[in-house]
Amino acid sequence: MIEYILPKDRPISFISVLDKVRDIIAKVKEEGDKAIIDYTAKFDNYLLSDIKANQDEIKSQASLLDDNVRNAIDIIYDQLTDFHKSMMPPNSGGGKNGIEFGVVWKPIEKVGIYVPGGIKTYPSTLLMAGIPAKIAGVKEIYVATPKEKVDPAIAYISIRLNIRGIYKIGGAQAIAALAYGTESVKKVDKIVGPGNIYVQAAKYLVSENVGIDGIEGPTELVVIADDSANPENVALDLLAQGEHGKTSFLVLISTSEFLVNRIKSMLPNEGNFYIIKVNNIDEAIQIANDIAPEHLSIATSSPLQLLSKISNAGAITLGNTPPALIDYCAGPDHILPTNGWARFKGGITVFDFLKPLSYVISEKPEKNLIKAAMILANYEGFNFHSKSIGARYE
Ligand SMILES: NC(=O)c1ccc[n+]([C@@H]2O[C@H](COP(=O)([O-])OP(=O)(O)OC[C@H]3O[C@@H](n4cnc5c(N)ncnc54)[C@H](O)[C@@H]3O)[C@@H](O)[C@H]2O)c1
Ligand SMILES: N[C@H](CO)Cc1c[nH]c[nH+]1
Ligand SMILES: [Zn+2]
Repeated sequence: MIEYILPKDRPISFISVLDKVRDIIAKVKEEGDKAIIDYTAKFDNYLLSDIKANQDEIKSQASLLDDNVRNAIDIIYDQLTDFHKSMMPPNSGGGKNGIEFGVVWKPIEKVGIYVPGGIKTYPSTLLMAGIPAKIAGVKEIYVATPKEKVDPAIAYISIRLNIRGIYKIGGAQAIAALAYGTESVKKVDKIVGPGNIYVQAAKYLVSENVGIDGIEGPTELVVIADDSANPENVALDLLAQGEHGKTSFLVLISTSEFLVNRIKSMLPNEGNFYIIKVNNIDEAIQIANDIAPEHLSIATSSPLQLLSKISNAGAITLGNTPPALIDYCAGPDHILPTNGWARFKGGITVFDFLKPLSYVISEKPEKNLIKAAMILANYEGFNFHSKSIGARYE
């Protein structure tokens, strides 16, 4: 359905299923593999004999991959690798007042990647999470994806990424298994990846005990368009992000009456489409910043001039560039924050897989600095803190 007034919150949110998902997590914690097998039968309609795919299955599934698709994956693999390598931070350091300080970046040891698989199959998502994880140096990467047989493209990418295990499970039960471990599933240090509201609710709940990359739920696209935009292309972009399911949140904000009417006639009756007619581009930008969408497309005559005015968006495509280019091959990640989380975070990068370990060493720090530390420690009532510093340097 097309609406003309924006809702206060996202029309579909993981918050609505927290109670149900809490129960699923508790059962997986209690019953391990048995619970996963039961939930997979209930929600995914297949009976698991082995939760973890064995090497023979992975190899034989990968060998089924069409050459064309394998070549496409290889091309995209290189493109994403360049982008993510360019983000790798160097170890850094310096010194002041007789103190030497620095940061050593260390990879997270064990990471679980959730690859969605309910409505569609998402090998592209495995590239988007696995490549930055590998570049960051993560040694043990595990994948969970709800398919009875491993998808050939996922099998091929897993071999390239040296994935340690593919678990043929999905939903909240897969997230619980990765967070707490079961007989068959390895407990990881951090879980990353997009998915529906059940998956994101589970990530949110297990974040009490395990790292998560954020909330990357049902797809969102906001398009800001003026009368220079091509209505057919804008409609295609909205329809494209609608392919992720009925839960996608799709918004057109436009200054052009003509564009609004043209695009309206090209949208289906099903789905969460919103069309907002505004008087000027500044109004459009204000609305987009308030929404803080996952994908933002600026289809206007001078899009680069507007870039500095955008404060909240997961990823931005400018001018005639389709958001689907980010979904597949541009370089920046398609695992992007939803539910307004773009107000405080961006898409996945190597930083999601790295920890800054900071260090200091000092034989002869400046007296003034030492005195300042002791005064502040005493002010806070931490007398032994003060003494432990004074004992060395006073
Ligand atoms: N934000 C991003 O970065 C991003 C990227 C890619 C995809 N996505 C989103 O990921 C989502 C993928 O969703 P999907 O459903 O196709 O696959 P999915 O793998 O996320 O979810 C499928 C799982 O949901 C569970 N499930 C389904 N119905 C349930 C119910 N009634 N109760 C409990 N569990 C249930 C099942 O266990 C199933 O395995 C889409 O919404 C898409 O827009 C987001
Ligand atoms: N648009 C999705 C992010 O919301 C990413 C994706 C994967 N495949 C196709 N699209
Ligand atoms: Zn997409």
